Amino acid sequence: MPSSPADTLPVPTTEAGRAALAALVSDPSGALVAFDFDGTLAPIVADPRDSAPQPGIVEALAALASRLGTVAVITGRPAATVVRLGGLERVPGIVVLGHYGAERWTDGRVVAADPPPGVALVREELPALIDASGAPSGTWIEDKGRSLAVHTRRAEDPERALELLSGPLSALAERADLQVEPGRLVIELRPQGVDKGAALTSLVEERSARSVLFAGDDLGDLPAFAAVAALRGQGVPGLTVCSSSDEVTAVADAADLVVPGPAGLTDLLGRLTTRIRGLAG
Ligand SMILES: O=P(O)(O)OC[C@H]1O[C@H](O[C@H]2O[C@H](CO)[C@@H](O)[C@H](O)[C@H]2O)[C@H](O)[C@@H](O)[C@@H]1O
Repeated sequence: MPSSPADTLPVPTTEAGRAALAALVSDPSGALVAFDFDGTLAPIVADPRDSAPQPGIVEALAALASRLGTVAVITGRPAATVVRLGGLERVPGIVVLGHYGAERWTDGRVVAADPPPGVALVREELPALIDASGAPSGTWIEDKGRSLAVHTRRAEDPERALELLSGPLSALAERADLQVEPGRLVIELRPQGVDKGAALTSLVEERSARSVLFAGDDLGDLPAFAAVAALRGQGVPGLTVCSSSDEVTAVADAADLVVPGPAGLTDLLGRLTTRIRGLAG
């Protein structure tokens, strides 16, 4: 089957999404594009320490960065971790917001508030809680410094492990005054008061962006989708893109445009660059 010309863009399923894509292409210097990391820029792997960007996607981000107003990553991971795993320092001017917006990395420097005391309490109690829950072996703790995530992807029955852990983790989060953040075969306990939606909105306002695109794959990305909808209400055209998977369907349901995982997103970014470059002459 012949492939479509390199500057052919996919068509969002919503009118608002189509308008936002048109705005982004016609006024690239006013656009802010932001991406989740795991499952969006990087394929999902069994061990988060092995995450690597989709081949070609960092180069695509770098090409866009020279044409768009702002390129950002908004992740649940520590910002510096994602910069290192992704090699994101290769993207000129990129802003990386870590821990759902609690941290900000720019030009090699991280700015962040201190974590609340509940994080230390969770760190102390989590190993015994996992043992007592009966969650199968392979369940493990990712200590991210400002939050802790319990992963079940490597457990014998990952879904069953999540079921066993859900109640005890919620109770611990309540005692620690932390928030439960469910994700792809992971439950995270993290500080309250931040989310990807607030992080995205702040960045759009700070940069006076005239259009916005956000791409994500997981439940923690839905607040950013809601922020895009709210920004539209304030006159900022916005496009939500789902990097699809079989594991989470709610994100595709909420998106203006669905692409097949990080590979599909790489293709979309390449097409955007080609189109913008073509229009610039
Ligand atoms: O906001 P994100 O950048 O998407 O981070 C969300 C979580 O991503 C990581 O976990 C997920 O990716 C892992 C590596 O592919 C995978 O093994 C795991 O099952 C996924 O849930 C990360 O480890 C978490 O800390 C992030 O919160």
